[in-house]
Amino acid sequence: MHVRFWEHEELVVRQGSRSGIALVVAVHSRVLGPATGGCRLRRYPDWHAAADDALRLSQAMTYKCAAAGLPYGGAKSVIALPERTPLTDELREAILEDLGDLIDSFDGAYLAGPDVGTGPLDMVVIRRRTPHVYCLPESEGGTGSSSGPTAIGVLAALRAGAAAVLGSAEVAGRRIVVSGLGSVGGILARTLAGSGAEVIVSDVDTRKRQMAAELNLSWVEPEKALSTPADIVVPAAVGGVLSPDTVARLDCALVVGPANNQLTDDAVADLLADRGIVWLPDFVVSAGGVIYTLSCEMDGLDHAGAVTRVEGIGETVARLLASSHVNRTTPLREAVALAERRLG
Ligand SMILES: NC(=O)c1ccc[n+]([C@@H]2O[C@H](COP(=O)([O-])OP(=O)(O)OC[C@H]3O[C@@H](n4cnc5c(N)ncnc54)[C@H](O)[C@@H]3O)[C@@H](O)[C@H]2O)c1
Repeated sequence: MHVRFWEHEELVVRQGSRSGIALVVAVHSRVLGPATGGCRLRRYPDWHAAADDALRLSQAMTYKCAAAGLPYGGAKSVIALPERTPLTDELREAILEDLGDLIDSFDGAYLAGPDVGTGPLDMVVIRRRTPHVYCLPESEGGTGSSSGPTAIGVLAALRAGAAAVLGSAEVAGRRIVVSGLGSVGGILARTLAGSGAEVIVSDVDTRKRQMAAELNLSWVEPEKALSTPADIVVPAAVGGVLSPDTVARLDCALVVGPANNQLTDDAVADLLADRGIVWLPDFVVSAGGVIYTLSCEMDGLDHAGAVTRVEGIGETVARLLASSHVNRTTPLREAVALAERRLG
């Protein structure tokens, strides 16, 4: 008899032989194919906290891949940098080589890419120890930064959401708040403004104010961004921004953005629905980067083929909104149900 004691397939914690740093790989599911997921490098109070993060993030990757229709499962690497250890270039390199060995021990059943705290150049160091790594720089034959494809997916979701909620996929004339003018938010703000939307931007980094001025975009202070009256709000900064408190202050019809884990709790999706605000699940909306990178680097699609797959996020969103309307439920419940149907 197969008794499921826990939900994940594997959790490996290893002290790096070169760096002495605790490395965690959590594999949530390989039901749909090899597990994929980025390498997060962050400071943690201890390895238990890093393992908790890896377990949570690897599960989210399973749902992201399944909802996107990708033949991959979910995993995550977490590098548990102690709170007071200085991250020198030498230590970073030792950590990445240690992680490369750990990733290689999965023998291709886990494919790793960048995440918060790591980027395409770090993947080059990891590749010294294992071929099972993606999102290398273009100069190394990879697809480089995933911000552009992520933004393409968000725009496809936004247009599909606007069509269902506001009656037209057209963004010209819409008032749109973009919170977080980073690599994805910057592309979104520029593209939306270029398409004739009235774009209002916000960032905790005050240097971004200059960038907003140069792009001729209106500015709102970060604490007021979510409550600014608008047609659409785009969370493009950090997670946990939609709480019972912030949802009560929203003044928009549609919330759609790339930030991961936007809800403080799944029940917040019901609060949004109660207020008549449509929230598009982040794990569906933000999948463009991983869809593009895996399509090119693992499945051998060319740029055009991979972009077509990314733009499929729009069709997924349209289907989720139609079924949530019919079933009188939230897009979050529909998205989870879609992923779970594919996971079997
Ligand atoms: N880059 C990708 O391909 C990708 C893919 C999937 C999901 N995401 C998620 O999308 C979000 C944005 O990603 P990114 O790559 O643009 O990150 P980024 O670090 O380039 O940009 C984030 C921006 O948000 C700002 N910020 C931080 N806290 C803020 C706050 N409270 N209010 C307003 N601004 C704030 C930062 O100053 C920064 O300019 C993140 O949550 C990320 O995890 C990104």
